[in-house]
Amino acid sequence: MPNDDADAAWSALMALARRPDARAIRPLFAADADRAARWTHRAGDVALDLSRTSVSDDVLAALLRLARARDVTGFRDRMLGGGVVNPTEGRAALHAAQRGGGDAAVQATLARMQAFCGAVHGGALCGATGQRFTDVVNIGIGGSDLGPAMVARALWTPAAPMRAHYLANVDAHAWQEIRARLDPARTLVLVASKTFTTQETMTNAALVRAWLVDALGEAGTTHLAALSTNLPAAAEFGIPGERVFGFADTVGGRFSLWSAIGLSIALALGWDGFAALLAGARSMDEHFASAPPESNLPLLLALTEVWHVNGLGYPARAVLPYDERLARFPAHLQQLEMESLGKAVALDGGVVARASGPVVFGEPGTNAQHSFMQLIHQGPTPVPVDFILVAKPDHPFADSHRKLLANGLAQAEALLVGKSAAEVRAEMAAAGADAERIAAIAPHRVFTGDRPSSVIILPRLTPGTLGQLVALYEHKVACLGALWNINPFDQWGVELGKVLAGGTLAALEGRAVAAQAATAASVAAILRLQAEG
Ligand SMILES: O=P(O)(O)OC[C@H]1O[C@H](O)[C@H](O)[C@@H](O)[C@@H]1O
Repeated sequence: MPNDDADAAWSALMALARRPDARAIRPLFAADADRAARWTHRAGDVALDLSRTSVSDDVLAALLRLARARDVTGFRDRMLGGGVVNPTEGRAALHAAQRGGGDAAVQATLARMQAFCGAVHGGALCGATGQRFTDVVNIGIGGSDLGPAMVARALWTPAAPMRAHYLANVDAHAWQEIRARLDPARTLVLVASKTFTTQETMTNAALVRAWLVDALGEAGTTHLAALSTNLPAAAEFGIPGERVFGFADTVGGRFSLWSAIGLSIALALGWDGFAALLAGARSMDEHFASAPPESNLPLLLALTEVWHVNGLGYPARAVLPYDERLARFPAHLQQLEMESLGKAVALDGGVVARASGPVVFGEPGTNAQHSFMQLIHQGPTPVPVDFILVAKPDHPFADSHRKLLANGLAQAEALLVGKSAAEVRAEMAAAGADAERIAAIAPHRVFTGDRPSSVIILPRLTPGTLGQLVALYEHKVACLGALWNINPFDQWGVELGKVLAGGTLAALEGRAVAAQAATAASVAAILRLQAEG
């Protein structure tokens, strides 16, 4: 459907982006002593500082005009109200409802999950030999792995009730590595799959079930539970109804950690931790639903991305948590953002008129500084960065933590202020370099500056603050879907490879010849190497 207002808003935005100073950030600080404060927005425990971007007052006004023209708040209200916002699959997107609002089915599932955790932790539910469960293995991939694995990695401490292990890859090296740490008699196994048909997960589930039965006999199968929307398939796999935790197909995989898919989190951290995670996310939902656009954190994060991707043509973004516990947070966002927004077809079936979801990648700081940050500082195309800092650590080593935070803030500052050729030359001269060396080396040591970053500061990493952080990014993704007129809740792009894998498997088993020439050649090369023994 033509949207003249949106076209006009896009034109106005792109006109601002064509101004020669559109990328400049330093002059915005020079012109406004209050910029850092004025561009820092808060919701609950999250402080989002957008001052180190070239979003100025007039750019923000143009972005907010676009948000109005694209009716982002209408989309938000339809999503939170249970409307069909995923039209290609004819579904609502009800992940926020899983966080324990008023929905009776959600409350019933949460109550069952809580009772199960209580029984496992209290020893009422034990393994086949009567021993208590000390370890839980979550078998799942994509959204049935990344969210729970990220949260458990972030919040687990040695005082937690159980250890959690995440088996995703069909590469059985992964299972071998995890298996070495486990005693089958004390291991609970969750088969986590929305569809209960995913090849990798079902293959791993069969391996792990065989391991349980080998060690414990048929009684070993009582260690299995299932998290799925496909109750018949879970039953067919041999998991009785009382150990199947369902959820609705209106919860997308990458948004599913809040549903039964989060059971490994609750088992590993304890129910109170999981409940606090949900409550944190709920508080971000409330902010998203009610804060005005100009102070609405998810919307502001989305609009900043539009400026970077569409206005300035930056095709990637890095996520750098300066907190080792958030090591898997970039991986979670990779799926959340790229599976949601990596689309070139608009909702009306036409071609998306402009760039959409950027490449998202990241690593914890400071490690990232010693690997890919070179490109972000001096590569030809700026890469906006999200820095995530946590003010107070949960360890007693204050000096280490100060160094960690100092590095994070220094990276953001280096990207912003840069270092001019004149500065480099003066510095080299002061250090005694001769004119010839200065001329040769100085260009290599220049930093352009004016490279954007967003800085998010949390007071502490807790279930509550992590819940807020994850929900912030989820709602940012929803806003971008509305702004770009794409469906952020489907993922048709993962299908073709899955289907073709059936044919390549037949070729590798020697049952067929691959039709595509390069695939056939690769299969032949692998079969030759395997035959050499
Ligand atoms: O939970 P499952 O049905 O096993 O799906 C696991 C994952 O695989 C799919 O291919 C999708 O790309 C993901 O969105 C999903 O999370």
